[in-house]
Amino acid sequence: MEGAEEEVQCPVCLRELPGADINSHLDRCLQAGDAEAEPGSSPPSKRPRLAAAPPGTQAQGEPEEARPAAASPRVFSLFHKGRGGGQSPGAAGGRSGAGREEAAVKPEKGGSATAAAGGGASLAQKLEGQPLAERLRPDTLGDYVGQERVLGAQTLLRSLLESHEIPSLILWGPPGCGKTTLAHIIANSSKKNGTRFVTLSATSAKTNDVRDVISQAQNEKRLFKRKTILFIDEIHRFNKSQQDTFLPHVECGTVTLIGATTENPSFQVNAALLSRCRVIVLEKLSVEAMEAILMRAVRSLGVQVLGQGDQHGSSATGSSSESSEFPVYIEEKALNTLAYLCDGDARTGLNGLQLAVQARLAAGKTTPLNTTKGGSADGILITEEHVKEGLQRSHILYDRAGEEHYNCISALHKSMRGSDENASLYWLARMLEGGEDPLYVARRLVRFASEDIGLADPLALTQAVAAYQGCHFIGMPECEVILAQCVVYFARAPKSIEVYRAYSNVKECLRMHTGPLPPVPLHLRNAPTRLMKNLGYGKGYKYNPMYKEPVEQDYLPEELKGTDFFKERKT
Ligand SMILES: Nc1ncnc2c1ncn2[C@@H]1O[C@H](COP(=O)(O)OP(=O)(O)OP(=O)(O)O)[C@@H](O)[C@H]1O
Ligand SMILES: [Zn+2]
Repeated sequence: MEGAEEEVQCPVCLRELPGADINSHLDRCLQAGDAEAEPGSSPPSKRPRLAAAPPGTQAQGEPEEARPAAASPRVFSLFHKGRGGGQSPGAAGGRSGAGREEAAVKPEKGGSATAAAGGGASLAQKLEGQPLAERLRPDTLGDYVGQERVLGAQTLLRSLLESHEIPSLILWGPPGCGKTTLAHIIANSSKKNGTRFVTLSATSAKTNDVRDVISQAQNEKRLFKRKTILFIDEIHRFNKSQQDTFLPHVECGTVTLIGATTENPSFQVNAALLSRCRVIVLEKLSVEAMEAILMRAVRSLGVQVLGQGDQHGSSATGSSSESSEFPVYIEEKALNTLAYLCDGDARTGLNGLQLAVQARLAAGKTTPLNTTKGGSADGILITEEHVKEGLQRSHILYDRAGEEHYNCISALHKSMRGSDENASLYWLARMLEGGEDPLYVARRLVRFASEDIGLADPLALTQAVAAYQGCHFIGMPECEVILAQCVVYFARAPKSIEVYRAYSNVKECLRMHTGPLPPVPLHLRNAPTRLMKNLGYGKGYKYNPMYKEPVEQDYLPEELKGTDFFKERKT
């Protein structure tokens, strides 16, 4: 027997406790829960608060050994939990790891970006700790840039948000377009009526974690009539059976689900689940939207923007970088370039900005700058080049729309053609690591299969199409190995341009033809009507299967008789 003291389960955090302790525990437990609903009023704590912690995790002030696996608190977190900083800016771009779902409301934040940057801190200090992108994550729809199509004035989502009626949602959009941010905003707006907000990352959470969240939500609903919103990042990573775990609970309203995915949900998300959620399609942020986000960041850092062409400060906020030794300037052009290069991914853009500024501060080189009054002053200047360097250093720079994109795909094509499997893999990785769309590469492989391998290995085309579909099904990063396999297959395959060249010859022949094109020989024409027959259509045609011997018959127009497109042309 376990002894006289019976264990009971706390209805809030689901921990098993001795019956005698339950009342005092419950007081603490509820307090922690309330505190979490009102982040400003609670003392800052690095520890996950009770409601944020997985069942079985200790409450504050309880014995250390009550805490199970150290890893589990990373799986769960509430949005209003301090991140605790410490993430290096270099890691900021990473989309893996349990840290990212622990997105937090900035503790020091007073609502606006400028306040978030912290008044007196030096620029270098402002850039330490939490990545800029995280720190500038908007809390309100007012600061949320772009996405007017789904969030504009007359939209359904907007009115639902304003009436605090949050339906289950799937937010679908490319990386860094604001899916997580939108979930934060929803969380903030529904905090007022006591709704709990729990977040899980599909990359690290297990089915059991999901069950725990659900049973806790059931308790909260039953005992305290509190609603729970469950945010699941990268929901496409959950397998179908994990997705099924939610289904009845989304349906009966125990939890409101907000899922985020970069993959087309109609392929990746369980159809039954999908039918219970509204799918919100977020778009890649436009260059203009990116510029607005970057401008806000620059302002919050107290960096001044130098207008195009002229070399003077465009804003009068000369004191904003008071704590740095020298004022920091950024060329307007550098901002434009950054907005363009980050390809609608705000995280990439903000990281790039952060790295560029940090690198310039570290270098400490000043440039004499002309000020508005014609005088000159020393300042640290960030140019377009610095921004590009910043992106490159973090391996982000890969100009998906520009030259790099074409250079790399061309290098890949030529390496495969040259049967250099090493180089082929290198160029593939350059593109994928740079964020290239895997389907773009896959499409090129399909072309290569026919253009360069052709009938030397007709299976190559099958491989390429299969690779394309495989990539389509599973997306990055898992699909990278599919492409790698196909690329190496192609590098090693025998090559033949026979068909490709012959077809080019035919096209060339057509292009060079002057005058009307030769008619289709009568004997090759079909004669479905009597009139056509009378006109001589089909006359003299020899139906091959009727002949034992090879048939002598012309299939080319008279004037092309004897032309062999497969013979190499000298042009
Ligand atoms: N629409 C937006 N308005 C303002 N800032 C934005 C917007 N979208 C993204 N950001 C900024 O970019 C950062 C990253 O965005 P967020 O985490 O919302 O992207 P995501 O779409 O969830 O990307 P991922 O698919 O990579 O998780 C945010 O912290 C925020 O600073
Ligand atoms: Zn409890």
